[in-house]
Amino acid sequence: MRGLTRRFGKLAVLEDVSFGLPEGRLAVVVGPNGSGKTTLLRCVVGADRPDEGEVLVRGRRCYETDPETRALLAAALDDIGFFPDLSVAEHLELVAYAHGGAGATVAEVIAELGLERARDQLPATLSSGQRRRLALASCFVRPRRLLVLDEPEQRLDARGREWLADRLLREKAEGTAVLMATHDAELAAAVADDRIEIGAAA
Ligand SMILES: Nc1ncnc2c1ncn2[C@@H]1O[C@H](COP(=O)(O)OP(=O)(O)OP(=O)(O)O)[C@@H](O)[C@H]1O
Repeated sequence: MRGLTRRFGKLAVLEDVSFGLPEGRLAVVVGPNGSGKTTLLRCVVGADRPDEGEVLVRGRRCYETDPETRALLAAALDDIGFFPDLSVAEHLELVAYAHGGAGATVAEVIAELGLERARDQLPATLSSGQRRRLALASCFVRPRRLLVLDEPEQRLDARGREWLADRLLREKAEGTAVLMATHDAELAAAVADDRIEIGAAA
């Protein structure tokens, strides 16, 4: 990202943020509530447009609707956007199929995320922790070179957080670049190579 600036009215949330993230490295985005972490990630995945500056992934501008961007980038920014009429397993099958199925198999990811008992449930019937697990699972059933996560530790239990740290280390080892906002200092210390610190408290 080069010179990224995002304002909402008079509020300058991001001001001239520049950063490079090589493959196989993990950068954490840290800062107080309201400092602009989610805004930064939304600009990176192309869900929001910066007022100034640009985000390039492998030299290409990043747009959410661009097929090349979508092929490279897996993101879990929130737990909405599930298909309401598809079960957990059906949702993951569809995501895997839509991206060419080069990620781990759906059965493996369901087992890894501890979603076996929820596999036939609809999203509306899941607990908040299970919804978070489904959002993360959706990233791992598809190919990815860049993984963007917004506070992935949220609502995970202690074992889930242990799993997450281990999974992120494996992502790096496989050469995936990871950009992750987090409030969890322990997780950041365990997995981060770089830190992007932004903003003062709103
Ligand atoms: N669409 C919008 N319109 C107006 N203001 C917005 C919009 N989106 C975000 N903001 C403001 O931008 C600031 C940064 O919000 P953002 O969600 O990026 O913070 P954050 O660092 O992710 O916070 P948290 O740690 O609470 O998740 C906040 O003051 C927020 O109110």
